[in-house]
Amino acid sequence: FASEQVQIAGQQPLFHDACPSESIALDDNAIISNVAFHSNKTQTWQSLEESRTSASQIRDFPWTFRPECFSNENTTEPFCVFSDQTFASGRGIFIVGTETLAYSMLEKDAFRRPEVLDRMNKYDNPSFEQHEFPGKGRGLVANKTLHRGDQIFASTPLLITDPDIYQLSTSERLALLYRGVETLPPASQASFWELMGHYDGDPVDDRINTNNFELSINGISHSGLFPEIAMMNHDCRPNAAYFWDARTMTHYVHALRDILPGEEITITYIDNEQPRAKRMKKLERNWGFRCSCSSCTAHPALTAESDSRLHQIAALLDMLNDWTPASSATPEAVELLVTLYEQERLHANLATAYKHAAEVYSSFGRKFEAIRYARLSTELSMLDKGFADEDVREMRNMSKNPEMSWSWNKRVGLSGKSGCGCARKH
Ligand SMILES: C[S@@+](CC[C@H](N)C(=O)[O-])C[C@H]1O[C@@H](n2cnc3c(N)ncnc32)[C@H](O)[C@@H]1O
Repeated sequence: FASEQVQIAGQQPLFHDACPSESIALDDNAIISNVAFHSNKTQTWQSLEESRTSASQIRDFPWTFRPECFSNENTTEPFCVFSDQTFASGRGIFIVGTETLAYSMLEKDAFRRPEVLDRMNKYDNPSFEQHEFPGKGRGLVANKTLHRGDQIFASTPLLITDPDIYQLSTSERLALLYRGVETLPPASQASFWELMGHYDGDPVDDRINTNNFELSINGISHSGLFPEIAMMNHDCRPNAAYFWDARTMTHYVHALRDILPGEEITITYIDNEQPRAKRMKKLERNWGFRCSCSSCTAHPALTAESDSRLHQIAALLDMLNDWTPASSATPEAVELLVTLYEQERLHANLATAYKHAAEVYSSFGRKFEAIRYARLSTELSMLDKGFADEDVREMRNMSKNPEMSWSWNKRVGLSGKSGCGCARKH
């Protein structure tokens, strides 16, 4: 599910500390011969000013500081901190990861064509205000009516980390993260330290683990921090959705439905199609709070009804994902799926229900219903999965020409299918 693909990352799993690092010899021909490899002794690192000076003396060097690195027998490549203070018009960014990751980021439009970021990180006239909620800390409240599709955020990350940095020992990993924070421009450093933590761990770790989002970069999951977006609290039935656009290195947040002034703007941190008990457990474990959203705190009779609907949604999805001749998928089944998602107020997930509906109608050769649902799916998928997502492309094509889609007429003539007497081959 989309919410699972790009969910807020929460506390990272705890990895065993890697073996202590050893310093490794620099290869004269290494691509980055301008990084510094260390054993576990940060006192050998250059001061920031020395590091800035040495980076500026290297021709065409893309980083503001000379990267510091650790490597040990568990790592295939050293892990380093790469920092660019000029990124996104001076907002800055640092990457803790391998050289391969950092240099692949330089290939993105966000670095190569900085003008793509002209519309990002604009916080002068926000559509929300920060508010203190008892038991939740800060949150964002709409200060005007927002309509479905209205943009709330388009933000670049202050930091990106490779999940494999847990191959380093805790002290090495933290040394790289602290160094990274120090390399940010002062305003960005301040935003980082204003973030909240939720457990008594290391202050940098706690802030990252409480506020980071999972981002897919080159098909691999990383984590990124967007301090403004991190002010949004969780709701199991959120009114806003987010997605990561790797090309522009931008995290977008949009309204999923109309939001009235005074309403809290919320996102989900988890997969909301899980039953209430599982949702609450995960939120408590990863973010340290007992969920008090309306869906979790309703009368037990109502939460049981909600869980039952979620259970039926799962069964219907299994049925609709069956494309064998034995499948009992029908238009009536997919209409029920759509209604159940609506009843559950799972607005983002409706994008998937609409996609199923478009495909089911297409599979029975019902062109105009297929187009209707493909249009609905495209609109919502763009807000939850991203403008360039494969589902968006597929639904956009279906909305223009269902007869050309892979599902067209696929179920016409299958025995036992009701509701489709009108199916015709075109
Ligand atoms: C990403 S931060 C959200 C912003 C945070 N409220 C703040 O003041 O900075 C996540 C933390 O906010 C709190 N939080 C988020 N959603 C919540 C909710 N629905 N109920 C209670 N606490 C919540 C939890 O402490 C969680 O660890």
